[in-house]
Amino acid sequence: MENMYRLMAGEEYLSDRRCIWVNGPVIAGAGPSGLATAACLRDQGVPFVVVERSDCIASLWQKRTYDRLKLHLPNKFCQLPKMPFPDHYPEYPTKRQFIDYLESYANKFEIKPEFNKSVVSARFDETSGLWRVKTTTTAGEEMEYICRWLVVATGENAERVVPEINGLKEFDGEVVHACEYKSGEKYRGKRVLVVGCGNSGMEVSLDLANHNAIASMVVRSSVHVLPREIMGKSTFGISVVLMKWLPLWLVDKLLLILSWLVLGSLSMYGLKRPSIGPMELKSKTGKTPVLDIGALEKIKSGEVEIVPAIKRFSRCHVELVDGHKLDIDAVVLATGYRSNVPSWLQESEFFSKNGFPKSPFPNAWKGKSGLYAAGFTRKGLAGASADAVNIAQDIGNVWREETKRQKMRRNVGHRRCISVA
Ligand SMILES: Cc1cc2nc3c(=O)[nH]c(=O)nc-3n(C[C@H](O)[C@H](O)[C@H](O)COP(=O)(O)OP(=O)(O)OC[C@H]3O[C@@H](n4cnc5c(N)ncnc54)[C@H](O)[C@@H]3O)c2cc1C
Ligand SMILES: NC(=O)C1=CN([C@@H]2O[C@H](COP(=O)(O)OP(=O)(O)OC[C@H]3O[C@@H](n4cnc5c(N)ncnc54)[C@H](OP(=O)(O)O)[C@@H]3O)[C@@H](O)[C@H]2O)C=CC1
Ligand SMILES: O=C(O)C(=O)Cc1c[nH]c2ccccc12
Repeated sequence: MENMYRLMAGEEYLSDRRCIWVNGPVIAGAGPSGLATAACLRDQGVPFVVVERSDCIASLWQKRTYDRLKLHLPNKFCQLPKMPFPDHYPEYPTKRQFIDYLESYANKFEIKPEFNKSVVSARFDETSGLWRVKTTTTAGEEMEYICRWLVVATGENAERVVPEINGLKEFDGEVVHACEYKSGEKYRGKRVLVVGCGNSGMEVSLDLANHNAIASMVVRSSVHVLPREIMGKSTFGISVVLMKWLPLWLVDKLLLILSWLVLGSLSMYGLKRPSIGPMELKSKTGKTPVLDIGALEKIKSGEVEIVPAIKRFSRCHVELVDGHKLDIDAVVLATGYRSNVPSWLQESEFFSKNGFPKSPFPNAWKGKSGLYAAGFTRKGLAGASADAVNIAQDIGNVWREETKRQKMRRNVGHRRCISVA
């Protein structure tokens, strides 16, 4: 059914190839959230079109992550609906294994996204009650999709955040964002400043240390570091179980006690904890706690040095707020990501200015007038899967009703259906 757009003769949306009527939802983004939504729709027989700005599925995973990346939540929290990971997959699949899984997922559910098409605007046309979704290719070729439903699946991490830091433009060495960092191999023997101490900053620092680079990591405020496992059990899994029974603040207290038993106090290494607990902070602000997979050992041994906030850069060194100056050869900005929804979605009721739905989980997946959001609940892949199931169910119900009605009308009246491959 994919690539099959029914152009209903007699309706005003019949147009040339640049303007396409989609008899089902348009899904913006072919990452895990878009794929999961498409698979659940396929399962219900609802046709859809997926538009993706990149030339492959899961571009975050394929193009914007480093080599050593593994899922850091156990696999049961990361598999998408209707297709488990293969039995032989480890508890924490590698990036390659996760991408292979997503490729077979897309194949199984016959999801063939329209690649190299960036959504540049989407607005709901009140008069017709339809969404108008405009895309463009890098060559400037424009297309407009017209549909009843729009599923936003462009991700919480669509664009890199590059902060303005004094003097950074004057710095002579290489500056990359974590999304461009692949491996520490080329930094061997070099002095590298890693800016940011989230999961990216920690893992890049660890990778640099493993490649005998001299890494310093900027911690400008505070950070929660938790062990990935406590007594052989996943910390995330433990917190999911605890959250079923206990209030969030108590779960956090227990997590912090357990973490202290496993990791000890971290303040002597320059790692101060936020005043809000890790899970409460994640659900309120989206800031993910670091799940340690070895960086802490490197920090404790001094192979990764923790430094305070940056005052300014100059040609070959960086000055810190405590007055220290470090000679450095390169900078990795592990300064995070943001949603790009405000740059293209002309809507302000459901989505807020920061590109996330205004209402928190569990109401973050459905807006008005056929607008949906998949993967914006700050709950990782498990959140994306839950959204996909809800969205497909919701659209499926209406689609089946409408299709039934249309069929009845067609039997009575006179309509022609043209399929475009
Ligand atoms: C390094 C890293 C590791 C992570 N590890 C885990 C983990 O182990 N477990 C976990 O649960 N979560 C993890 N996450 C969270 C992460 O958000 C999810 O893994 C997942 O990729 C989210 O899927 P998504 O489809 O919502 O977004 P994405 O994977 O970002 O996919 C969105 C897609 O939309 C496309 N797109 C964006 N804008 C447009 C546009 N305007 N038009 C068309 N297409 C567009 C993008 O090219 C992309 O392909 C990790 C995140 C990062 C950054
Ligand atoms: N293995 C895995 O599964 C991995 C998962 N991820 C996930 O990807 C998402 C993004 O993570 P990540 O890329 O680490 O981004 P985060 O948003 O989690 O972290 C950004 C970091 O950059 C710091 N920062 C921002 N601006 C500045 C500045 N001007 N000066 C100094 N520090 C600054 C922040 O500090 P402050 O807090 O003070 O603002 C923070 O420490 C998260 O959800 C994470 O869990 C990432 C890597 C690996
Ligand atoms: O890795 C991420 O960014 C995720 O979003 C996964 C995730 C969701 N909730 C969490 C709580 C603690 C650690 C990771 C996650």
